[in-house]
Amino acid sequence: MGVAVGVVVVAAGLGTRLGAGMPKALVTVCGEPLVRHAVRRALAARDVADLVVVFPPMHREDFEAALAGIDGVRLVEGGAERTDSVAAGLRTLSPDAQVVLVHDAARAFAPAALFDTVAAAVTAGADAAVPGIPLVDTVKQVDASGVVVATPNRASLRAVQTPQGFTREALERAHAGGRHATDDAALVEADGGRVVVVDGNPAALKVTTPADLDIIQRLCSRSGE
Ligand SMILES: Nc1ccn([C@@H]2O[C@H](COP(=O)(O)OP(=O)(O)OP(=O)(O)O)[C@@H](O)[C@H]2O)c(=O)n1
Ligand SMILES: C[C@](O)(CO)[C@H](O)COP(=O)(O)O
Repeated sequence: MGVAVGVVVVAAGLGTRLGAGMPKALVTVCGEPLVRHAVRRALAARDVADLVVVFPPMHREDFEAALAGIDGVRLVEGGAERTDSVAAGLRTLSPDAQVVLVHDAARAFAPAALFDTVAAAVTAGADAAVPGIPLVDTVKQVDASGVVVATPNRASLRAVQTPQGFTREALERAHAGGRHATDDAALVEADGGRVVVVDGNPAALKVTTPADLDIIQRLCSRSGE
């Protein structure tokens, strides 16, 4: 057994952009809710000592049903923003977990090997590690009126995914200030922490819109699950 890993799967969003009429994590793909796919893959990763799923208040029973029969998963109520949900899960993680992986249930098909790669980068000495994919589009920075102010060099940019990994100390410090960001690594960066990027995986695509759901459905059917 290596360093004990704790996993926080955030699933407390409402899925407004998907518009499925239910929290996104409960949407079924290949016969299972997204959150169940995400949890199964996370539990297949190495050295996982504790795993918590953060769910939207009012949906406890739905999430209990979605995760029925999977041992060792705890449920915690989420907050108004993703950052609040991560903080809620982190507060309940076993003190044994010295590396923490934060994962979006919406990236339900991220393979167990990606969790292992991210955790390994943290145990190798980084404060945080994130999976990243080179961009295929040119990116423009715009001002409030939509006028382009810069074209950053694409070669230096990465689109980052989850699971994102942290030393427990770095993640707790990052959340202690009550700041919010679109990902947890940004909070660690703001603290001056060293965040490294490892190779991302196309299967860790985030289901955000109906078009993403179509892609994930196809990917899942092709893999024979
Ligand atoms: N208050 C929130 C908001 C988001 N999330 C989780 O964070 C991940 C990424 O968020 P996003 O894709 O934005 O999900 P939703 O908030 O559900 O989507 P939308 O913004 O379209 O409502 C998802 O697994 C989502 O469940 C969460 O746990 N708590
Ligand atoms: C954490 C994340 O998935 C990294 O790309 C992303 O920032 C979540 O953004 P969302 O708007 O909450 O889906």
